[in-house]
Amino acid sequence: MFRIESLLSARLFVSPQVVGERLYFISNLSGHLSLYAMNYGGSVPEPLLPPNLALQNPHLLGGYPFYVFADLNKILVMLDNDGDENYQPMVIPLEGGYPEPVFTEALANSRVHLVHCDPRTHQVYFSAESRDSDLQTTYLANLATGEIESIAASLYGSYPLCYSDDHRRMILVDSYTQGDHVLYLWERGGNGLKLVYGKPMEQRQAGEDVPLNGINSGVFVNQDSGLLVSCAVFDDRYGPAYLDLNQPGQLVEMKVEGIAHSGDGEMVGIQHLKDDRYLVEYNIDGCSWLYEATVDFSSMTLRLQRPIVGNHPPFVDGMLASYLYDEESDRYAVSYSTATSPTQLYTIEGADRQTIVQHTRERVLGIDADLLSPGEDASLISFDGTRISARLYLPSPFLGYQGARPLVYYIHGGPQSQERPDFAWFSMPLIQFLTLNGFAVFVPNVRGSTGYGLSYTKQVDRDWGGKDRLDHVHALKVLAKDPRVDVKRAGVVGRSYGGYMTLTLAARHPELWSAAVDMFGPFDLITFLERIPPTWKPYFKLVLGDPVEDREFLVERSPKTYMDQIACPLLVIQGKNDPRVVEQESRDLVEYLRGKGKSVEYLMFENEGHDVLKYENRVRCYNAITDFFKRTLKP
Ligand SMILES: CSCC[C@H](NC=O)C(=O)N[C@@H](CC(C)C)C(=O)N[C@@H](Cc1ccccc1)C(=O)O
Repeated sequence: MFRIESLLSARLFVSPQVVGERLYFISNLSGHLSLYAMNYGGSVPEPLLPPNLALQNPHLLGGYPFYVFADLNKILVMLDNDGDENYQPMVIPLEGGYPEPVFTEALANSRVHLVHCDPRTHQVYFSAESRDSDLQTTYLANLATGEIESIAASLYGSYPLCYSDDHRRMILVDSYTQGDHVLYLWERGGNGLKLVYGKPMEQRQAGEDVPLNGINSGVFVNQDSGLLVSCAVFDDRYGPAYLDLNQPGQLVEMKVEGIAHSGDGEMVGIQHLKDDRYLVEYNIDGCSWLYEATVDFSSMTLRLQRPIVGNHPPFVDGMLASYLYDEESDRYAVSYSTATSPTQLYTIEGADRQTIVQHTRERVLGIDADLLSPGEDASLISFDGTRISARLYLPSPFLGYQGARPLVYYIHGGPQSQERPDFAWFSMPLIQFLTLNGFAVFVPNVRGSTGYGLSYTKQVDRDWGGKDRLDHVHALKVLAKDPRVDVKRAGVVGRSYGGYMTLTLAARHPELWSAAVDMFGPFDLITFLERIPPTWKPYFKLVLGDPVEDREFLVERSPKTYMDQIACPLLVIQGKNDPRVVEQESRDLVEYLRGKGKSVEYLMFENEGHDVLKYENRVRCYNAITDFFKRTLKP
């Protein structure tokens, strides 16, 4: 018998920052996420925060979870309360201590994200979501002096994309929906914001089709007179382009030389390293590739050098959970995992980047690596000819299971997100535990997912539960032809949007499922939209609909409308402090089903938010899901 404790013995090591001879990182060594430091080269990790405080999962955070300012003897750390996502900036001494709030006068009533940090000048950029209005504000603050300045506010982000080295210029982005962005230049002493790319909402006609740009990163170049961006204007899979700030609205395409990868994927972004060097990240078939690069503006060419992550061990077939370049020592600190190996901390260094130092030795306890499942490509052509990327995780042949395996169908959230070979995310230990217990686990990235170009991602806007639902239904038909899988014993599970889709599929296609597990998925799209934080409402109005104007559509797409038809047992999992899909949403579902005499179990965690992060809760949660599928699907 396998125990989930074996998989969870592999602790998380993420968000590393190397500073001098010290490595700072986030880990769940104590059972919940916290901040630690150890000596470069190895020492017992030292806790830097009191044991009662838990950090959020960096994947969910948006921005840095912490940043070390060694010369100030300070660490800035973003803290919430057990997953409520009301992040506040706090400061602790370099050696650790009890966190003291900073910049409270400006930020106390906001959910704050730490977007950029400049260790040289001690300047930091915050994006603050108001907790009682729909405005998001960018602040520029100085950690040495305690000064903080409000730069700009908007309904759509006013998000600080990048800043000039002297901090006298920054680019602010309003993001209406995925890929539909408007860029403004802010200048110290200037006269307000200057529009440099895109068409602002207030200039659009009702129903006007505005071309998408997909600008997802930017760097000031050429003495701050231009911007090097990655965008989807010239290539749907994103690529580099140049914007002369004196010629607003005119992006110039750039060539890319030196690509070493093949496969389907996207350019994730470009950042400046030092002098004339840049760092370019790609996501290819879900796996991370990192290249150092130079730029030739005379020929408009981005020249990639040999990959530093992507094609050589240990950085193959996996994903970077996080990475940070340290300019002073010219080193990278990275956290990397694969589908079968947990997150490890590494540094990448040396002039040719050939020196890779592994700082952790995490492993799954007592389970041989060949008993885990690496998964196989299971991409398919959907009902309308669209290619859907997917992976199928089958039990290792060494486990000795015989016959067709019952199916667990796992649906990721977002919906504009992607299931990747990421051991740091909730799903991967679950997938492995399920295969160890004899299940086949199918993991699709249906239309609407990121990672396959902007137009693929856009297909779910204003169509929640539409064509993406039909992709899932079609995938079941394709799986039915695989003799290794028994689709007559199929269960579905998903978190958040994946939970919404789980409820939708279980209620609208009851003939397909023998069991369903909903993790904090919206049940009624109208109450869901009424309950989200106010700063999310402008975005959700565009991407999903308005609770008043689009009522009919939202009712048609709500799982609630079809819930009477559900024919399989349901397990509902929820965190009490979740601000995205609030606990009442899941309670409404459970009470509705109990009122109808349907079979429903409810697992609610008092000290979790939009995730399940604490050790005891994770043990309970993974066991509850797996036991539920064992009872209902009988592997
Ligand atoms: C400003 S709105 C952003 C919505 C956000 N989308 C990011 O992917 C989100 O939280 N989506 C939820 C669903 C929604 C509340 C109905 C969601 O599905 N979350 C997923 C995906 C996710 C993955 C990583 C980081 C954030 C979200 C989940 O938590 O599994």
